[in-house]
Amino acid sequence: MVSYVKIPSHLKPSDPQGPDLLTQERNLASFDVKELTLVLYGIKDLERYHTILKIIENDPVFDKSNIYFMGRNELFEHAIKKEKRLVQLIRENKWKVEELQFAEWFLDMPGPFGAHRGMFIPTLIGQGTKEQKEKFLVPALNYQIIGCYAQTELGHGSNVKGLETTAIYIPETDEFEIHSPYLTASKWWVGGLGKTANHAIVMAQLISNGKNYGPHPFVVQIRDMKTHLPLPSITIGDIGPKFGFNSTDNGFILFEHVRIPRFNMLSKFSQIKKGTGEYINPPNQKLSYGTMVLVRAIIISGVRVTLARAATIAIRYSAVRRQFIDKDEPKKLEDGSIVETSILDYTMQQYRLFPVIAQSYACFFTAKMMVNLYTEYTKQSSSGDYSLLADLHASSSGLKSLTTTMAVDSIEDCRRACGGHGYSSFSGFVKFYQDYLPNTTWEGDNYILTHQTARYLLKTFRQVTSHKNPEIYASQSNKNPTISYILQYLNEPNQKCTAITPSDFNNHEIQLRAFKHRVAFLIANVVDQIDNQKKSWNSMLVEINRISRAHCQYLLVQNFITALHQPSEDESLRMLHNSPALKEVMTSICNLFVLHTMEKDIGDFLESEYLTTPQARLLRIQVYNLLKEIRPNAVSLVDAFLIPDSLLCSALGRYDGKVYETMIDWASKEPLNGMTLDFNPNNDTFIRKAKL
Ligand SMILES: CCCCCCCCCC/C=C\CCCCCCCC(=O)SCCNC(=O)CCNC(=O)[C@H](O)C(C)(C)COP(=O)(O)OP(=O)(O)OC[C@H]1O[C@@H](n2cnc3c(N)ncnc32)[C@H](O)[C@@H]1OP(=O)(O)O
Ligand SMILES: Cc1cc2nc3c(=O)[nH]c(=O)nc-3n(C[C@H](O)[C@H](O)[C@H](O)COP(=O)(O)OP(=O)(O)OC[C@H]3O[C@@H](n4cnc5c(N)ncnc54)[C@H](O)[C@@H]3O)c2cc1C
Repeated sequence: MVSYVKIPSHLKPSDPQGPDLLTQERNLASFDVKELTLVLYGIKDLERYHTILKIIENDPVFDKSNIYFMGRNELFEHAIKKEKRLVQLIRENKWKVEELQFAEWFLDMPGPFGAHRGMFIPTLIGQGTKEQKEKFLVPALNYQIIGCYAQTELGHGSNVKGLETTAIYIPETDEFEIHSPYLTASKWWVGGLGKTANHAIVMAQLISNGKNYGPHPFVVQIRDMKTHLPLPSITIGDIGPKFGFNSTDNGFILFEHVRIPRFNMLSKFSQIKKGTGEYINPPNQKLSYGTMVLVRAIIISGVRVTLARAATIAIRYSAVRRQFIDKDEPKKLEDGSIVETSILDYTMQQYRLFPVIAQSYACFFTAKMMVNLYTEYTKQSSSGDYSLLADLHASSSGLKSLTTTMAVDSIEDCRRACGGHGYSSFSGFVKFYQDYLPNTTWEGDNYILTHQTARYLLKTFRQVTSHKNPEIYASQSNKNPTISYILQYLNEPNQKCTAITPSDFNNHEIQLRAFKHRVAFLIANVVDQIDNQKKSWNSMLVEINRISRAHCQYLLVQNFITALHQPSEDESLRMLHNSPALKEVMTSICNLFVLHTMEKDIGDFLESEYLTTPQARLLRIQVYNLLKEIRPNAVSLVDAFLIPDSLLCSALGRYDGKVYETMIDWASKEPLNGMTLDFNPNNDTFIRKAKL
């Protein structure tokens, strides 16, 4: 890239230790960073990581040096080139999903094929019959057809049952007629639809013999395979500029009595019989919502690296950035000279940032739980057993909501912790935040999803309490955390915390009991208000949100603590258990996650009277103690995430700490610096001409 401004060469570094600050931080670590990285990735994935990163970083098509200067059209063109090159690489290197996921992560460029890979293909895999897979999945996997997932409409997104697009079965021709009766039935927001896709999975109300069977998925060809023009009776467009995600063509589509063969209704679970139009029921009514469950689980798995990325930038920058001389504890160099304090040494900065590191590690262990649960469900459902679906739906909904909300809040906290430079695109936060933000809305608005989790919790509570002998459920409490804490609460509703010193709060048993008691207390309270005081669902929505949040926080806490203590077959966990240094630092991080989470929601713990006010003060002191304990390891803890500079795309968070040099280098490349843009105050005109 061209530099438009020549930087003077006389400048000396103002900070004599500047370049070495991160090295000094790294020397403080109490553990082996490479060992922790291995725990996070596992041997196989770490090899994959390096192989894929090398390919991506060396490919000129993926060069991101201009990325912060691109407008919408350039971004979209860049994304198209990226997609095409990615497909070539997939073919050349025979990449599978595992490799592709690394490539997509490193590329960090939401593109028009995202919904094809993330929604269209998984829906065909999950809901298509063998014949349908042959017809649609095989060409989709080969990129001969490009698909999107058209569910949301202009008028309805959250309320899937309220969708207005219809698919009416026509027995005479053995076809469905896809139709958008109202403007509000226009499919809207659909990723890849605006300019790219030639096929769509359309969620539409299935109507046969005049009866509505609810939303079902249909494969519809939407553009001509040669001309790429919309097919007759189909209107398509891009929905326009957005808060972020502008490298993707989110689109709208309207259908005017479009006919498709009966074959195109995805029929693994429910079918329409030829001629008679008879509806064959699915084994579970909600199986047509299956893609949403999968993608929610994938989103939860992705949160840990999102938090890791935000924390890496903010922690490294805070170590390099110095501001003010601390009057009580001035920082002295070896030669006795006094220098300004690194902002990472300010306790307020630690209090804002270290919990983000802890959240990332917490999400790592819960992602493992989510993957295990999803795998178990897939195994069972392949033999017709869908009994895990309710659990899976409840935990994936609530955790998607809690963890993505946590992620967007933390990205913004980290950005602000970088002061003014955090507001520059060069911080690496701006596009990152904009592109990540829809995770709180898509695949279910984060507030709506908590209703689903709460429904499940209330139902379980009622089931257990209405039984004459609730202990009958004890055998399930090992596998089902909800039953476990409900039983504990019923046995001892007035349980009290036994901590008498700050360090007592490091006791994992005390921590678990606190979270179990709090969530059961909150659920019992909501059940009482709805069942006995006859409160409406709507009037309880704030409490509904609270119990989903409390339950999912408990899951995060429980998964972290279990990972530290329980013997496991899992390769990563075994490495962790075998290294006392790693176990020690992970225990501090776990304690910080648990106690900081408690402190933030202290009202719940006080209200349930598990904690007293003096204990709340002790807890806060222990949070401060943990910040001090973690401080020497802060930079190494984020280094262990191994987020490459090419992904961070940040002047502030780069591994070598050369913040200021990069800021001015990137600023010199701002195209505005290549123009003369003068304002002539005498006649109120702007004069703009290219410099060269
Ligand atoms: C080889 C190549 C592979 C490549 C792979 C690459 C991988 C790449 C990864 C990419 C990852 C991510 C990409 C992300 C791209 C995302 C783009 C965004 C796309 C979208 O946003 S699509 C649109 C999403 N829309 C929504 O999520 C809508 C949200 N609304 C709903 O889900 C529902 O309307 C609802 C809120 C759940 C309510 O539903 P409904 O009114 O029908 O149900 P009730 O509340 O009355 O409940 C009835 C009953 O049903 C249970 N239930 C509800 N939903 C489900 C479900 N999904 N599963 C199971 N059970 C469900 C509910 O609990 C009730 O049960 P009960 O009666 O209480 O027992
Ligand atoms: C970048 C992006 C990409 C997307 N890609 C796709 C795609 O590829 N395919 C696709 O089909 N969709 C896609 N979507 C759409 C997305 O899935 C929906 O926007 C999302 O499900 C939310 O639905 P909604 O917009 O109807 O929100 P609404 O339901 O209108 O929500 C608005 C507000 O009302 C509140 N609210 C609504 N109902 C209730 C209630 N019952 N109780 C309490 N509060 C309530 C919500 O909490 C929210 O705050 C995408 C969206 C974005 C932003």
